[in-house]
Amino acid sequence: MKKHVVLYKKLSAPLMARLHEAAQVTLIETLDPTGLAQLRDALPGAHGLLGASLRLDATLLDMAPQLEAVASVSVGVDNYDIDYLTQRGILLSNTPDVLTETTADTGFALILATARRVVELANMVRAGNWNQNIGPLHFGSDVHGKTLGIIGMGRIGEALAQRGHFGFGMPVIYHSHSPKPAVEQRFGAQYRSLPDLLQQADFVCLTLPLTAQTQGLIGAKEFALMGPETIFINISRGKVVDEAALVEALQQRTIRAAGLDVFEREPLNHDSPLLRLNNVVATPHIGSATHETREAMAKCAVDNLLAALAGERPINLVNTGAWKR
Ligand SMILES: NC(=O)C1=CN([C@@H]2O[C@H](COP(=O)(O)OP(=O)(O)OC[C@H]3O[C@@H](n4cnc5c(N)ncnc54)[C@H](O)[C@@H]3O)[C@@H](O)[C@H]2O)C=CC1
Ligand SMILES: O=C(O)C(=O)CO
Repeated sequence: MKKHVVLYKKLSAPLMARLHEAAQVTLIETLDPTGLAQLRDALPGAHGLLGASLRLDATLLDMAPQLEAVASVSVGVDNYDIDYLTQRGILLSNTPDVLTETTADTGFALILATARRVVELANMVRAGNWNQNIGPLHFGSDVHGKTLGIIGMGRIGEALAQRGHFGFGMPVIYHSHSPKPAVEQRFGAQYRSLPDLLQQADFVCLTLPLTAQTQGLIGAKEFALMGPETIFINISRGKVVDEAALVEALQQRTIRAAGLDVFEREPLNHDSPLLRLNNVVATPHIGSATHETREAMAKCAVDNLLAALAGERPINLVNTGAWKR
């Protein structure tokens, strides 16, 4: 008998066809209240789950006693109770690598947009307020040659370093769990303690995962170490930052600007003070959001899920402790 897979993300026709061939499929189209009720109804019979952007905690997982595998369509796995999944022997997989370059492109888009004030000034033109040649009031700051600071030198951090070093001639400094000699050799990057990086970087970029150790890593104390010309970029997770402290630093202009793809709460509240600051460029969590990359992520997740349900070890197994065969 075919295993039962519950999708809470719609996939392309070829991927849906692959899943239908291998499994009995229930598709939850959107995670609105109706969709969530459908999900709860489907969980008791589910052997596999595939989706993203849903907090899968013990309460939901307890509704799925037959569950064998969860395939996340994301590299970040902060939405999952990994210890509980492992305890239950449920295999969790993610989609690293295929989104690395695209997410680094997003990071660089935010670097350029904040430094050159692209959104603010484009809005000025659109509003019909470009009435004379611009002067210093509208100038931005250079990106090339400035110091790029990367916190979390993993896959995406390295792809950002590559762009900064080769594309923009930027000296790269980084903070991570430990120094990475290969990265230092390739990009001339230099390791720094977190306080040193915050003091020395012109662009402070977050590319680390949200974990118990990184939650609230950047708060008032850390913003105080940055200078008035520092530009802060977050393409990791909103909860790594104390958002109230960020707002304060931006309002008081103790830092210059922020480029933010992720927020403490998503979607961002329409009345967030961040949206009233013209030194903020806010994007709706678009790090990996291109047609090509989202399809590659979905394929990767389907590969992982079908392997797990066939009794094979998924390539991108996250909780290796759950693999008992
Ligand atoms: N904005 C978006 O749409 C996207 C956001 N992301 C986020 O980016 C994160 C990173 O992705 P990858 O580069 O693929 O992961 P990765 O695992 O390759 O890199 C993360 C790096 O952070 C370092 N790190 C972790 N905890 C640390 C700590 N406490 N102190 C210092 N360094 C620490 C690790 O050593 C590693 O080098 C994901 O977990 C996800 O949250 C990923 C893709 C898209
Ligand atoms: O993959 C992730 O972790 C994302 O945030 C979206 O691509």
